[in-house]
Amino acid sequence: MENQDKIICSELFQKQRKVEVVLYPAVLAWKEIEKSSKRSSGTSESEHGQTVKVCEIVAVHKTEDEADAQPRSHPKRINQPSQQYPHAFTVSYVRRTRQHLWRCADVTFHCADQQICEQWVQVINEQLSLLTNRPKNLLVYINPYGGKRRGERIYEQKVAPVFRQAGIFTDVIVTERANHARDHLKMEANLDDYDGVVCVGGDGMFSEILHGLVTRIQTDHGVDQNQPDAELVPCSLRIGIIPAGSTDCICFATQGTNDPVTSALHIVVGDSQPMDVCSVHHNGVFLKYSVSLLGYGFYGDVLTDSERNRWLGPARYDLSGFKTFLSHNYYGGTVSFLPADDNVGHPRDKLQCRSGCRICQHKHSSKDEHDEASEEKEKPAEDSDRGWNVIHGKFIAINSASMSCACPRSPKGLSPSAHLADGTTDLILVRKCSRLDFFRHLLRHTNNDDQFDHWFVEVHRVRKFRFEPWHPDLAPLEDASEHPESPDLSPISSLQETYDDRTAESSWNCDGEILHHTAIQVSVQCQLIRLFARGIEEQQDAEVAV
Ligand SMILES: Nc1ncnc2c1ncn2[C@@H]1O[C@H](COP(=O)(O)OP(=O)(O)OP(=O)(O)O)[C@@H](O)[C@H]1O
Ligand SMILES: CCCCCCCCCCCCC/C=C/[C@@H](O)[C@H](CO)NC(=O)CCCCC
Ligand SMILES: [Ca+2]
Repeated sequence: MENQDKIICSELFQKQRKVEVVLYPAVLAWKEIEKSSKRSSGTSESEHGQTVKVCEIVAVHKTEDEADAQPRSHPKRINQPSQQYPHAFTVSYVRRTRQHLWRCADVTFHCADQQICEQWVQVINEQLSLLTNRPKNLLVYINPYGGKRRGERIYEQKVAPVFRQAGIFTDVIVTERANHARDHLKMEANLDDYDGVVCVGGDGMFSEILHGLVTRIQTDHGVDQNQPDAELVPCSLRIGIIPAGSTDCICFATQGTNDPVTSALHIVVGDSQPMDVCSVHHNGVFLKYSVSLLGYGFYGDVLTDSERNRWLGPARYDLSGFKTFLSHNYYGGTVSFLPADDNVGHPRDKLQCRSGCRICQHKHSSKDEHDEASEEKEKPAEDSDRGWNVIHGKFIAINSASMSCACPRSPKGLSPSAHLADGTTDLILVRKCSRLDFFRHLLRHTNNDDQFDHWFVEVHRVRKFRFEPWHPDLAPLEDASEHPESPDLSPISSLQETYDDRTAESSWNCDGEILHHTAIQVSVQCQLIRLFARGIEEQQDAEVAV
């Protein structure tokens, strides 16, 4: 960096070492300039300095406390140069540790002159105030009953201190009932007062915030959500997720971890990650929005069963997952879908969505043009089925993953190459197969093998899809698509005795909530919302340059 780029440069003292500290417009850098005579290692002067991006500085403050201001020195070293530096300031910044975890680290610089110390604090604060994407006022909703019921404690102990340090003002609402947050956002909250909404809870709580916010914005703009083809108005407020739920899939899939402090820091630095939202309708009536999983069959049944065991907390999904696996139900139905354009890749192309994803960015820049073109294509009534594919069959699971759905149970997720903001969802059809085959498929969600590489699994990247369960009277006696060489070798046949695949219906799991209709129409709304996140960082990007 050239000399003229320097905003301020001083010789200061850090941990008994003399350092040259320089603030550039985007970077704070410091480097040792004099070997400390008392350093036991006796190593030569450090060639490399340290740098912190200004956009990743959380706060700077004058170090008032005497104990902090005086560099900790051994009593024998009382007359060291450190004594000449009684003033100090501390810079708190984002430090990346393992596995996408962020922590707040401090570095304290000491100086002889009070004015220089104050000037540094002022100049860094001026640079921080230029970062206009940082939130100043947040509306926080805490679900005290999500996950292991630790929402309030997590917020008070781990998140509020970070917000305070960054000078963020908050209005906090601890919810008193289900849908409290949704209704407050829909009807009461004065959204103009805030730069964002923070959700402390799990995927279900996030769903409340999503519905409250999206519905409010549509109402304010006179958009009718019941029209499946209505052009929805994107939300200007970003949503932050402090994970305190059972699956925390949305947090995990957008940050690479479900850690409250990491989430708080992504909010403080003002990250922005656009995200697709699926709208779900039944016969032209709006039902729900979904951002992660829409699952019929296996995941619908897991959820239905798990709701009876809510008291078990996160373990309810393991128990219900096991029971549902044993019951090995399958369901007849017709799936129709409108495939996505080729330029958004394919669910099996192994191009994972990462921070700054090119596919999502390309989609954003071509969004308007694309939407106009596709509407043209869909307008004529007689052509409304043009481009649609139709599949009839018996399915163990029908899953639509608008994002990878990575979570601690399955770190690569249901569809590892799904994109957060490409305007598509990955439609995964798992046909009737043996229990052993289905087990192999499930197991592949937890290792590196390709879960789509089975004869009974197919996956399509789509913009819209519909599902119709088979009407009992119309259901074909045999499904021609079944694999002839794969008999169910299961010993657990007694569980099937009362099961009639001609009448059986499952339910849809919509981001962890049961839908009350089985015949649905789903349409992906490209980048309808934004989160305080940046997508999962590539590992090499994750290290601070030193
Ligand atoms: N005060 C409250 N009392 C009861 N239920 C609430 C309250 N506040 C929110 N809820 C509801 O609790 C449900 C579950 O919450 P949440 O998503 O936070 O946790 P979870 O179900 O354990 O996690 P996950 O959704 O990740 O599986 C949500 O559907 C939400 O509507
Ligand atoms: C032999 C071992 C096999 C293990 C297989 C594990 C496969 C796990 C895939 C997990 C996919 C989670 C998708 C996320 C869905 C969330 O919107 C929803 C709400 O939180 N969670 C569930 O429905 C909870 C779903 C829980 C499923 C178990
Ligand atoms: Ca998507």
